[in-house]
Amino acid sequence: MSAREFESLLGDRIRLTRGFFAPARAAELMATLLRETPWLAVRYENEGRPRELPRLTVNYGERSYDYSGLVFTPLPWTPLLAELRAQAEAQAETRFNALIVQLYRDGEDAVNWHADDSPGVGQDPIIASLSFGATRTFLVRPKGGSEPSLTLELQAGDLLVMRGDLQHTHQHKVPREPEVTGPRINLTFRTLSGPAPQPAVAHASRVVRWPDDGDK
Ligand SMILES: O=C(O)CCC(=O)C(=O)O
Ligand SMILES: [Fe+2]
Repeated sequence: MSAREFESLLGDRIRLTRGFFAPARAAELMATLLRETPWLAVRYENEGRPRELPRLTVNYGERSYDYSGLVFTPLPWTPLLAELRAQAEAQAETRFNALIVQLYRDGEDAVNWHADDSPGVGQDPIIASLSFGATRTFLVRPKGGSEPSLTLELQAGDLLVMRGDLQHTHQHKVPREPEVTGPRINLTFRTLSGPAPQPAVAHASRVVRWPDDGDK
């Protein structure tokens, strides 16, 4: 299967396929994922203080995964997520065995500067990211730099693939955008190998029906 047309950025280490899913399909996937995902609010402690990740997160796949210093136990693939994985694999030209599904409930939810460089993802990971729902800004900056070198507006149906040594040289971020009122779902597919991570930080998570009981 040949890859769909994409925009090549940062020395071909980011490939952006706009409209990988057509608007109607992207909207349908947003609604289904919003409804069917058992959203988790992740609580953890930082220097003795209780914290909660500013987004809802669920892991799928065959292996536990450490992320932001937390270790997540994955759920088994659903038929829909396995189908999306196959489509992402065809475009990224690799195989994936892990998925993080994240819900940014509105523009107050975000992910801070980081690189996807957990030991489990290997030396030069290929990571495929699918976006649904509200358009959000995705920033990339060189490690050690403060100014973004790339600013993308990720729209519903877009597929972004990171590859090569990008996770060693750069960090990325989805900033808070208080003016955004709608939810966004992001799926990142990864390939994990090596020993399973051990929990580093004690945490307790809770399942959230969103938006039904988001405040409880
Ligand atoms: O939501 C996004 O577009 C990026 C998410 C991300 O960077 C991650 O899950 O590691
Ligand atoms: Fe990331």
